[in-house]
Amino acid sequence: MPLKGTADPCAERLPDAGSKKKREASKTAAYLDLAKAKLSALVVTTTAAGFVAAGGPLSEQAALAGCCIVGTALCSSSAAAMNQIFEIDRDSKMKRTQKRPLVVNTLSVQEAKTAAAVWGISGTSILAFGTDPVTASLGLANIGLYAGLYTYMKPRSIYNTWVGAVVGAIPPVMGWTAATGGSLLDLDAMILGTTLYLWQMPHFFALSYMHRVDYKRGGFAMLPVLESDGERTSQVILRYAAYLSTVPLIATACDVTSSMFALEGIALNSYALYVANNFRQERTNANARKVFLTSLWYLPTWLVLFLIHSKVWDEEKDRDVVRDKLSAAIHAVREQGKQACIHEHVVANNSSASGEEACPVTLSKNITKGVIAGAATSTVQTVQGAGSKKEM
Ligand SMILES: CC(C)=CCC/C(C)=C/CC/C(C)=C/COP(=O)(O)OP(=O)(O)O
Repeated sequence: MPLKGTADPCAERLPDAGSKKKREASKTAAYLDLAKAKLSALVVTTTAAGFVAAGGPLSEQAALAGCCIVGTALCSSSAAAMNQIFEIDRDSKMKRTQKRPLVVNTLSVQEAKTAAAVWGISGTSILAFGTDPVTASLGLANIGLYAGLYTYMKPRSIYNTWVGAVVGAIPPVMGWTAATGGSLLDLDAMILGTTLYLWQMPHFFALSYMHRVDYKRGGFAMLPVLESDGERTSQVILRYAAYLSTVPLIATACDVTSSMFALEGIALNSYALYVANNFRQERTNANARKVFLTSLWYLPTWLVLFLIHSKVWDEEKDRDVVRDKLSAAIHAVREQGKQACIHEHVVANNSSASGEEACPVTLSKNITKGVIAGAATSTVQTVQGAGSKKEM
């Protein structure tokens, strides 16, 4: 034991628990940055929306939903890590990105490569074994599209944003395919994917306009960097906001959603068009910022409205009503059977005892068969009715 007032010679060599914790926390934060955690969270939200849109409440298909969400999150993280490995130099020149873990060395390139490989392999495996081959292939292809083609194009062609928009459009489709066992060419999935594709144009062009000086420093070929006055940027933003405004109308016309979605879509898109038009008239950072901020709440609002008014969900509601009626009917018949049994027991034994113990709640075989057959018929009729309503 060291004497009072003298320093412990071993103290310096012993790891200080506080600083060890801090190091671990900053390493965790570095891995989250490597995975572009906020972007990946947005990606996963759109995937979950695709899953729920297919009529699968997350809680009722927990294992499938879990595999879809975790698998997509890992694939997205892997793609983000690869993108940062390729862009260390450019990221170091931009204010927006100069604190990224590979720039400030909180992670080594080797650590980033290992994380990208582990996340990519585990993500695609979870999708392959936990969902279906279509969803897994989309996940794998999207890693290639983002880390490969999009990242390659960023410093070389303004069309990188159009390719990046495809990357962002795929995750909601993955949610849909996972929930439907790999059904890719459904109208609902196409509407979700198209919306995500179109939405990214005002979102990313407004962002790259606000950061155009930064993007120029990094050497990225973004449209606002290659023109001095934002003329084309504002045109593209307005054009895509206009395309986007047609989607709720198309969804309603195709009977994918109820007409309320068209009405609410008109209100939502009128505001989006208004801010896009303001930026078109007056190309200032403040107006670009309004377009960007609008895009941030536009997407979750759109997704919630789409889910609320989706016809798939109407069918689900129909099925829920049938299920509730069914259990009420079964309960009533059980009670009737039980009461009849008690009555017989009391009469047969000529007693005033309740007869409760002699009459379990189980039904006679014939009554049970009758109820189940009736229930099955009415469920089939309801489902068929919902199907033909959709085909109309
Ligand atoms: C399943 C799977 C693989 C999903 C991937 C989804 C994904 C990563 C979408 C991102 C879309 C996109 C173009 C973002 C901008 O990245 P950026 O590189 O321009 O951003 P930065 O400037 O911040 O680096």
